[in-house]
Amino acid sequence: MPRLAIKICGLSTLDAIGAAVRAGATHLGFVHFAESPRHVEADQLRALASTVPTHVERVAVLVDPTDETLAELAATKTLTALQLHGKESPERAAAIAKRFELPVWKAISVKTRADIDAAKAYAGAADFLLFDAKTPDGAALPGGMGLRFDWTLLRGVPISMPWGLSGGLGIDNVAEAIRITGAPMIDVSSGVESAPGIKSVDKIMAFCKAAQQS
Ligand SMILES: O=C(O)c1ccccc1N[C@@H]1O[C@H](COP(=O)(O)O)[C@@H](O)[C@H]1O
Repeated sequence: MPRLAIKICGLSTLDAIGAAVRAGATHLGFVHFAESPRHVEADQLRALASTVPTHVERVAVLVDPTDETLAELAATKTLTALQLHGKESPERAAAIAKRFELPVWKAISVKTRADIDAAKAYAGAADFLLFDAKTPDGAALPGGMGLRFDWTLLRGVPISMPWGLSGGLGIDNVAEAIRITGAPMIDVSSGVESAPGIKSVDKIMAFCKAAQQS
């Protein structure tokens, strides 16, 4: 595993997948949430994820998924992790990990230091924490909106499990985000797009370069 793990999220084309892999992304994300402009159906996810080299992780991004949805995605046999980006409780996260036998990432919506502290409840229930910006009440999506939180909130916070940073990252701020938070893993979606849901090969390359040079 490289010093810094990089996840490019919301992929829906082979071009963008190829660019992310060539640029050194360690994780690729596929959003399965109908309200998202990045939504891919299970069949499309299978077709896309099956082209990804096995050394690159394939993460499905879900929002309060039902067991039926999870079973459909798990049946693609292409995933290496499930990212839960809704209001899943620690108990629900643990039950999903147990039933579907895949590592579970829990997205933690952050606005205040209390949100970060509350993530401790997922110790032993999830395998990985992803700190993302809290989207406003009534927002169309719980993530993927290019919003960032105050990164200094993570300074000096002991986090006892693997974790990463997302929310509003882009080519121009990723180095600063890594410097402030010390994040071992970073995750980007809208920051490498030319329009919502449209990934830019040039931006993916530039983002990975900026992160790797930080
Ligand atoms: O990208 C989406 O459309 C999405 C939909 C529902 C839940 C999460 C989603 N994306 C995740 O949001 C973060 C941050 O995205 P951004 O870089 O601020 O645009 C990222 O982890 C995506 O996985």
